[in-house]
Order: sequence, then C-alpha cells, then structure tokens
Amino acid sequence: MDMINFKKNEIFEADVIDLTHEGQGVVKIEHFPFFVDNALPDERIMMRVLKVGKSFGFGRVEQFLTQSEHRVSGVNLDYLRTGIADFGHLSYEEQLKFKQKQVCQLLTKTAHKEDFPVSNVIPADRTLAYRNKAQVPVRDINGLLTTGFFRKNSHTLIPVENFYIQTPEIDAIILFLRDEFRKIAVSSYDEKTRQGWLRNIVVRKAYHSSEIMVTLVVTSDKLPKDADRLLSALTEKFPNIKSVQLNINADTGSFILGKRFKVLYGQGYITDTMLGKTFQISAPAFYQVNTEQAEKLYQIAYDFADLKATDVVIDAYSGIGTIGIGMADKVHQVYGMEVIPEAVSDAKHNARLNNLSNTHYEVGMAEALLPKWLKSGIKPDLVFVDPPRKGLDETFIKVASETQARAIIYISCNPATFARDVVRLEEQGYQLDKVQPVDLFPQTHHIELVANFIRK
Ligand SMILES: C[S@@+](CC[C@H](N)C(=O)[O-])C[C@H]1O[C@@H](n2cnc3c(N)ncnc32)[C@H](O)[C@@H]1O
Repeated sequence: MDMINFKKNEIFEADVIDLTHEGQGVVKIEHFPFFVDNALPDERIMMRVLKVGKSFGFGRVEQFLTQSEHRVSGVNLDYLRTGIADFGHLSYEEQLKFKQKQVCQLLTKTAHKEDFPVSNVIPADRTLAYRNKAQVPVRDINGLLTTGFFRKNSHTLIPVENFYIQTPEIDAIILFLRDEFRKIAVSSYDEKTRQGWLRNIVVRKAYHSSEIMVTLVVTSDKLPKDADRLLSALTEKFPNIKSVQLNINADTGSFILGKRFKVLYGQGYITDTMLGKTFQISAPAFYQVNTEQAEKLYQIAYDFADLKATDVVIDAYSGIGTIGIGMADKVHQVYGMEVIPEAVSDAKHNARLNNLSNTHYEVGMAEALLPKWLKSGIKPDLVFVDPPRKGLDETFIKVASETQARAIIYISCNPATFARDVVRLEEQGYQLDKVQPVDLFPQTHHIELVANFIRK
C-alpha cells in the first residue's frame, strides 16, 4: 500500500489536477473514482482517502492517500473531469464535515462571528439520483451529435451517459433523444461558427408527481423533418412526459435559455407537490433541484419564523411561490416578488390551485418593488428572502430593515455572500439568531442554509 503525501498544487501523474477549488482550497482530485465509501456495484475504487488533514483554504492542505485498487474506467475519468460531483472523492460524512466547517469559517472570517453555534448540517437521505433537473449541452464530437457536460471551467464537451446525481429517467431521456437525433442527422450547435440547431437538452422530473418536462434549446424554431415521429416515439416511451417545448436561443452569450418558447406537446408546464401544496412549474421558472431536502429547508424556515395567524409576510425572490404558498394558510397575507414573469404567472396560478385568496404576486426587482410596497402602506411582520447566489442587494437590505419586521428569514445557496449579508443586516438592526445548513447537493461542494435574524 503506497502512501502519497500531496502538497498543495502538486501535479501527481496528471491524475491530480488541482488541489484548490476556486481559490477556496477545497481538495480537488480529478482522476478519481466516483465514490470512496459508497462505491456503486459497477464502480471500482482506485484510491481511498485514508485521512484528509486539511483546512480548506484557511490553512495548509495535507493529504494522505493510498493506492489500493487501481482500476477505473475511461468513462469515470471523463466524468470526473466535468466536476459534476466535485466532492465524489470524499465519503458523505467528510462532505458534511467540510460543509459545516465552511459555513462556520465564513461566518468567522467575514462576519467576525467566532464560535457562532451553527447547527449541524441536515444530511440528505438520498445521496445519489436526487436531482430533479438536468441541462446538458449538445455538441459535435468527431462528427457525432453528443450529450454530456462541459469540462470544468471550459466549453469542451465531455460525453457523459450516467450523471449519477440525477434521476436515472432523466439520463434515459437524454440518451434516447441523442440516439434519435443522430438517426435523423440533426445538427448540434457550434459555438465558433454559430452554426447548428440543437444547443441544450433540459429535462425536469417532478419528484412527487413524476411528471416530466423536456425543453430543447435550439437556434431556430424550424423543426427537423422527422420531428413528429420523434415526438410520438419519445412520449410513447416515456409516458410521464407531460410537456415538450422548444426554447429558441440564437444568442452568443452563456445563458442557456433564450426568451422565446414554442410548445410542441402538452401545456408548457408540469405540476408537482411540496409540503402538501400543488405547484405548476413552467420551463423558465426556478424550482429547487432536490425536492426532498428543499421541503426540509422550507419547514425549518417556517419553524424559525414562528408563524402567527395575524402575520403579514413578504416572500422576496419568490419564484413560483413555493415558500409563500407553503405557509399562506397559517398567516394573514403573503406578498411575493420575483423578476421572471413566467414564474410570477405560475405563482398566481398556484395560489388558485391551492384555494388561497390571501396572496399577491408582482413581477419586478426585489430592490425596486420593496420600497414601492412600503410606500403603499404594506407593513410586514416577517420578511422571507431567498436570493440567487449573489445574495441580497444593499438597497434591499436597507429597505427591508426599515420595515421593522420582527424577523428576516434568509435562505441562501451561497454561504460566502450570506456571510457578507450578515454584516450588512446586523448594521441595519437585525441580529443573527440561528443558522441551519441543509445539504441539498450531495457529492458537490454546494450547501444551502436557512438563517433567522431578529430585530434588535
Ligand atoms: C434561489 S431562487 C428562489 C425561488 C423560490 N423562493 C423557491 O424557493 O423556489 C431565486 C429567485 O430570485 C429571482 N431573482 C433573481 N434576482 C432577483 C431580483 N433582483 N429581484 C427579484 N427576484 C429575483 C430568480 O428569478 C429566482 O426565481
């Protein structure tokens, strides 16, 4: 058994590509077999992490690895180069430890909250096949239309057939489409020449209802010759598919979706349930990718808020209304704000689906809508915020504090911007009270958390 002592940034036989992760010092070993402690039956362990004595960018990195079984398939090497499961080389226990430490250390470093009692990360019951959504690029490799994932930090396509972390039926649909598109010689998009038709395949499978939506991101709405036959074959083979649409994106930018959709089959949305409420989800709208864990996350947010029947609640960054609608029958009134018009239409529809008459949704930027609402006399008791990775806008924080709501409940998918916002919220009179990380993204470095801030 060989012991190898890696130093930071050392290249080891080109198997170890980078021991830092986006400057944060996360150990990243590209050519590594998928799971260390939870090896799948068809996967072999090449290396086993015996001990990882590292401090994740906040100190020195030292690793002791042993090469025991040196067998790994080409597919796995490729898969690992994508970074889809960039924590796949750590046991789930190590992953959770890392995530816990990361939240604590960011709170210490950025928010100067030493020893803040961050609750233990709530683990996922399902650490594989948990994602309800995939968006895969389609490119040409050696003249063959190919689906997969981009190599990390690049636009080089690596073929991937088994994504491991997403629902297997999603993988099967992508492969079926790939093979059918090959048969009818559909052209894939070429970023250099800007030629070709098919750019991405996006598939969403609702966790509770099993309804599936397929979106083909294409450069024009001109369908290939055999499209009707292909569509029938697809929906026959996968009867859970309730909606298929084109999304037309001829732009050069890196956004996956363009603005225009054209429904080819079904109604242009699917329906799912979360915490017993029903939700219509249309293609451009955000929907948490790990439903099971998101339900835990939302429930903790409600428990932190200690909801009262008289409460007026703002649900900022509301998406299709999941958070607000989930609590609407326990409070007096919910006001939701969201920038994507289709998501707001979904939210309004979802309120009706759940027989709620005490919700109001508006399209707009949270930082612009909140001051407008306050001026119009809305006085919230609670403000829920669930911003994208960049965190809260400074104006929003200032105005949210002026509401004098008794608590701000913050759901974050980025502990770095969250820690920055802790400082800003405390400056504006809201004291950090509780932080609960929830693992929505096993096998990756991502972590979600919910925090409670109370008015000082
Ligand atoms: C993390 S998602 C949360 C959505 C929803 N709360 C949920 O749990 O499904 C963040 C949402 O904020 C929206 N968004 C991004 N920037 C925004 C802004 N400046 N104002 C309002 N909404 C915004 C996005 O479109 C997205 O739907």
